[in-house]
Amino acid sequence: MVTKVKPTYLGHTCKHLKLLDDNGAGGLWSLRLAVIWQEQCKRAIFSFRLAAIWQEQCKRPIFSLYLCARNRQSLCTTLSQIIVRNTEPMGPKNATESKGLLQTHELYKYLMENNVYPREPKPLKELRALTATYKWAVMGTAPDAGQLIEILLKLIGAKKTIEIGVFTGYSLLLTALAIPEDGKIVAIDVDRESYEIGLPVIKNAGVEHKIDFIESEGLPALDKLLEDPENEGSFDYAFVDADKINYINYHELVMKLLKVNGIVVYDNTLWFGTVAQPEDSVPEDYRRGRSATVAFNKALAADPRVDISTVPLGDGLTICRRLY
Ligand SMILES: C[S@@+](CC[C@H](N)C(=O)[O-])C[C@H]1O[C@@H](n2cnc3c(N)ncnc32)[C@H](O)[C@@H]1O
Repeated sequence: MVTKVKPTYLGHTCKHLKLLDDNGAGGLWSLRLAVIWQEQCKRAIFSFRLAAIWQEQCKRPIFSLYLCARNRQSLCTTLSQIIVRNTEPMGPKNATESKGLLQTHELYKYLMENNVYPREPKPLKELRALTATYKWAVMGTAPDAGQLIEILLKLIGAKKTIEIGVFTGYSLLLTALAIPEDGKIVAIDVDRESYEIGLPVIKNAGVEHKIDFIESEGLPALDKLLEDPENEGSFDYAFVDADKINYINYHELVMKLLKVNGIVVYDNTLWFGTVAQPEDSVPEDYRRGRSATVAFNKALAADPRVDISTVPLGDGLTICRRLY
């Protein structure tokens, strides 16, 4: 069963929204929500993590809801009104169940305000603020994910790195700040214009010299890098955040470019939570990305060349270490 909440529900608080499953069980549930503002049609899609699946193991339903806001004003109103709490006792019921971290907007806000923003370097804050005024600002790498990436880069002492999918440069700048003075980033994106939005901040931060920006589609740019035998097995780190449909193809090329023990991080591997939702409950626009992501996650899990860990930060990050 998929429960769809029509726009007419806007303005109600979810405290009054009782969701019932086919088996008659009900209750209010913690929702993880991703809000995607659609500039073209001036509405937002709220993609909740809850899907309409009865979970036999833990005897509870997971629901999927979609809310549409007609404008930014009603989006903000709705966001401030949605306070849905899990009426179940806290904590997992068994060892296979999620510990339930970050299932509420409040907890996410707490994490950002207390752990992430206070430690976010000033240039990254500036770039985030600058990007927020642009269309598709939501594409920027999430700062909490960025914090983990920064630690990874420093732990492995990354010097030679690649990034596919630059946009205005949040992840690029955080990489440039984390690697040493003589470190390098080959940064690939089809869209130079977005890169140029963030470029003044990158220049001010004094790290532009580490960046070699290539305006190109990702796959041919990686093929070109591989034409030089010196590049094979030479990169310490790669970040893939573009062209989700081709992640599987990027992976094959990145495996050739990375050193043994090198790290590749793939962004958006939980695809707004839709990977766990039945396909027909996922908005049309997200279905292609969802099936590519589901297939990619499956392929990674079966790939003996890498250690993997998927971290539910941002939109999901999968970290892989090349083993051989
Ligand atoms: C999600 S954004 C990247 C966000 C970026 N990592 C950040 O932190 O702001 C995806 C970017 O990938 C680029 N892109 C999309 N398809 C691409 C492709 N086939 N090859 C290279 N870049 C592509 C887009 O132009 C966009 O800037």
